[in-house]
Formats: sequence, structure tokens, C-alpha cells
Amino acid sequence: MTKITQMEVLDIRFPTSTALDGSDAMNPDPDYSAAYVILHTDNPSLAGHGLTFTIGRGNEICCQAIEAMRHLVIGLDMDSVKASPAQMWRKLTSDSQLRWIGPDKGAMHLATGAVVNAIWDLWAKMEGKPVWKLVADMSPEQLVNCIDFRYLTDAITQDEALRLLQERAQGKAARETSLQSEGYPCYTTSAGWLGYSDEKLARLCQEAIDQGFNYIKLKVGRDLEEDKRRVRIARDIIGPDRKLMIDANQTWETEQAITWVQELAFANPWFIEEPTSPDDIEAHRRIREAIAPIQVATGEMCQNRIMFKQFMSRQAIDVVQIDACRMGGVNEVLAVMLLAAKFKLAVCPHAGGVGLCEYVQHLSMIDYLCFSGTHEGRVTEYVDHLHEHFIDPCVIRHAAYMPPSAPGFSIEMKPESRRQYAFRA
Ligand SMILES: C[C@H](O)[C@@H](O)CC(=O)C(=O)O
Ligand SMILES: [Mg+2]
Repeated sequence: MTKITQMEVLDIRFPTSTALDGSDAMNPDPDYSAAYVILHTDNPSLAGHGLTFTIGRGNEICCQAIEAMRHLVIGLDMDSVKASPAQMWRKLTSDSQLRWIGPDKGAMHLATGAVVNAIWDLWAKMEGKPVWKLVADMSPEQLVNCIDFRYLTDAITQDEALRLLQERAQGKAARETSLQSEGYPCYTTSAGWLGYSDEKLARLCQEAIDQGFNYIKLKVGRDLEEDKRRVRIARDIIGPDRKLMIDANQTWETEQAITWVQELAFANPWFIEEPTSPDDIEAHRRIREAIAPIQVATGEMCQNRIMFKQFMSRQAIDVVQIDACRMGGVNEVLAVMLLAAKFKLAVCPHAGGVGLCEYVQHLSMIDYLCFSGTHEGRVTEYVDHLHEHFIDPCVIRHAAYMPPSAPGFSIEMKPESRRQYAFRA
């Protein structure tokens, strides 16, 4: 029996805004930051690590929200987590007083993401497996037992989920073999941050294709003429066959989104990401209808499975961009991947942030092995920042994430990086 005995919370911030890495139309000066949690156990050599991503100010609020969950975490027995992961998740999201400042949204839910992911990191370390493998080795029944179906049963019941997962379990071993040799395909956003000059954009697009990337994402939405120039530069360099994606980070009104995207249609974007408010399902639906065949993507700020359910069932999006810690961690991400499988939509996780690439590689591999059964038309984000701070950083080969082999969630930061980038107000 392993018990969680102590919780450490750290406010870690990297000054990425100085070089405008990560900049976009809504977030011109992001400092990639982590509200970081370590769950110590009664075994001194075993601890779970997790983080939730923010872009600077406000990171301290997420740290406080994690602190507020202390009474839910200390004393947690890992045998009970293994016996019913969904019940663990229900317990962590159901404190009646904390729930009042959610529910399932905002700083409290970001904090839940950090804590739940740390529990999964701990569990995977206990089993000696990376998280993707821990989940991939589960039976369909065990996987269903990880998902809290509350508020989902009008879209999918447990019985239906079980049937779907049983069907998808066929061919899992062959998919795992292909994953080990080829990895999971990814795209890069590193060329396209909005603060970069045209020269830097051109150079980085060329470097990306030299590295084998066939999908490249650019930030748009600050100025239409500038966007036309930038997408033209990118398209000229990447050629007609590679995919170009654009991301507006929520800057537009609905009609403005439609006309702006139509103005950029000459560059043949594969999708437009976050064209408007992440909460406006009907606006996404209207935009999607108006700009087809250009696809609509969203999710990095989609707060929970219930919102995703509506985006999917209302046919408001084509691409489901789950984030590893915007929602309440692995359990809720599994719920959304299940919904996406039911609605036959592509999951292309968001990873623009610190540690998000390390997290989402596991999630895409789980999606491929257990839920979708394919990576056709699916590609996971990769950004080339801050990986040197992780003990087990993601490995990219030929524009694909290679499956991690170290036990855990790949999210443990080096102690010296934790010390060096600890925020001092
Ligand atoms: C502020 C972040 O860098 C954001 O621009 C990331 C993002 O939208 C993405 O990766 O997509
Ligand atoms: Mg984005």
C-alpha cells in the first residue's frame, strides 16, 4: 500500500516573452509558467509530479488552488486510486465548497489538472510504465472505470463506451508495434509565433521542412494585411502539398472570423483554430458552416468534457484540441477522447506551453491505441521550447513523437530548473 503523505507546490516561470516565443494575437507577451505539484509518499523514493500551464501572472492563483486541494490529497491511498480511478476523480472534483468556485472550470480546474496528472505520474511510476503504456495495457472494462460519466450519458453510456472500446481493442498490438517504430505524427508551431519577423518566419519554416515537418501552424489575427503577407511567405516556402494551419487565439467576432478566414483562403489553410470565444458553441457552428471546407479547431481553452460534448454534438468543430491540464487531467481527457471516437472527430492535442508536449505525447498515443484506432488526419502539436528542463523530455524523430519508455508522465522537471526558475515576486 502506498499513501500520499505530503504535497509540495511550486510557482515556476520562464521569461519566454523576452524573445516573443509563444506570442499570439491575444497573448503578445507570454511567460511560459507552471503551477507545479509534487506528491510525496510514504516511500521516500516515490513521488508523483504534475503541473498546470499558465502564461505568467495568475500562476500564483493556480498554486493557491492546488494548496486548497491539500485535504483531498493527503492520505490518499493508491490502492483505492487503482481500484476506481473514476471515483478518485469524482472525489477530487466534488468538494462541496471548492466546487462553488468551479464547477469543473477556471483556476480550480487547472489545479485539478496538475494534481490528477501527478497522481497518474505516481501510479505509472509504481507500475514501472510510461502513462501511455499503463493505459494501453488496460482492458476496455478498466478503461471505462477511469471515466466519470456524469453529464455525459445523453451522448454516450457506459455500455456503449464499453462496446466501442472492445471494438477498438482489436489491432491494438499491431498499432503499438507501429508506434514503437514510427512514433505519432506531429506538427510545429515554432515557426509561426506572431512576434517573429518575416525573416525569422521564413527561416524557421525552411528549417521545419528540412526537419521533415509536413504540417506547420501560424498565428494570425492581429492585422489582416500582415496575415496575408505571412501566410503567403509560409505557403511559398512549404509548397502546395504540406498543410498550413492558422490560429487566431479567440480574437474575432463571429462575422469577422468568417471574412478574415475567407481573405486567407488563398493560402489553403487546413484549419482555423480558436476563431472566437472558446465558450461560444453556436458561433463556432456558424463559422464552420460558412468557411467549409476549411476546418474549425478548438479546445486549448475548452474547460471541460461537457463543453466538448456540446461542440461535438452540435457539429461546431472538426478538430478536437484537448489540453492535458486545462481540464481535470487524464481522467477527463479520456472522457473527451471517448466522445471524439463516438462522434468520429480527430483529436489533435494542444501543446503550446511548457511541459505540454511532454504530457500530450502520452495522450495521443492512448487515443491511437485505445480510442480512435488511427492517426489518419490527426497530428499533435509540437513546440520547440524548454524541453531541456525535463528529466525525460519528448523525443521527436522525422516529425513524430517517439513513445517515451521511462516510467511516469515525462513531466518531472530537473531540480536545478525548479530552483532556478522559482518565481520571486
Ligand atoms: C500563449 C501560447 O503560446 C498560445 O499561443 C499557444 C497556442 O495557442 C497554441 O499552441 O496553439
Ligand atoms: Mg492555439
